[in-house]
Amino acid sequence: MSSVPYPVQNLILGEDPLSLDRIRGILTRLEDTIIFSLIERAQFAHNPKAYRRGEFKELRDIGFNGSWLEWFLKETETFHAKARRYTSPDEYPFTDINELPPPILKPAPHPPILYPNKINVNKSILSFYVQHIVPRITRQATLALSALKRANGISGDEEFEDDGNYGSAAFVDLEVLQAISKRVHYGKFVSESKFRDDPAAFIPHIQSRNREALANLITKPAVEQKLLQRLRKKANLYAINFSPDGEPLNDSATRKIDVEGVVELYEDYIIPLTKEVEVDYLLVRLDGMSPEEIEALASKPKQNGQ
Ligand SMILES: O=C(O)C(=O)C[C@]1(C(=O)O)C=C[C@@H](O)C=C1
Repeated sequence: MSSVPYPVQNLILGEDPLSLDRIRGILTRLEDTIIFSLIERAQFAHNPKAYRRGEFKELRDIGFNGSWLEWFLKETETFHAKARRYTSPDEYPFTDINELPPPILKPAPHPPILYPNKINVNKSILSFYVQHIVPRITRQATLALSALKRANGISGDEEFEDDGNYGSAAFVDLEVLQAISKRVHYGKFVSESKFRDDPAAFIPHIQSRNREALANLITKPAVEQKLLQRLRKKANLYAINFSPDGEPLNDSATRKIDVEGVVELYEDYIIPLTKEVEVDYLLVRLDGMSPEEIEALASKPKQNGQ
């Protein structure tokens, strides 16, 4: 009998949700989502106005004092919260959960996979995205826009960075942010998997709050190196434009995105933040457990050693 395919991210139907191979498979798929959504965002100019708080009078008039993007996030996440998106252990809102409505459906029957925790690093993701990622990936679009505006006699620095596509750009911002957030918070699954594989190795460092030792235990340099190699190849490939008859235009001037920018984003931000989440998660992994329960865990033999 042939096996029935199912979505790899389906936490209800899937195989062992804590298999490290399966989790790494999900991280690999999320690379595609992140690269493609960055490519989508790169077609619009920077639009700095959309990221400044209180900039739009129309929003202030309806009592919202955040930025255009924060408003867009809140409105979208309000709807997604009703559809029980944030009851899933791999989905985290950017809006404060207390400002979102309860789900209309009962929570889906997710098996308890993660240890109870309140870790959510979306604030840091949003701030880094606005300050560093958007200006970098929109540089080409902003330059093209500036040239066009200059040719039409328009002047003024701010003008050159603004194409007025606030709604379209924010829609893609949301996609990039959600994909990065999901990727980074998957660090919790990675950590749970590594912890269960060898609890005795982690317990003393959790008890002594030794972040550095925990970071060393979860770091796998060979995995990171392979990831960055793969990412550069993927970004190079996905960045190619095609002529109308389907011939690849394989020169750097027509690239859809700054490939090195994508690699640096992973190397300097996404991987380090994923590791931070892994360590944060480990630090709460024994909370509320009795000394006997911890002792029983500590005496479990090491398993696969992935
Ligand atoms: O795959 C793992 O083991 C992870 O912990 C994930 C990850 C990553 O962010 O991609 C983070 C730390 C490791 O050094 C390798 C990779």
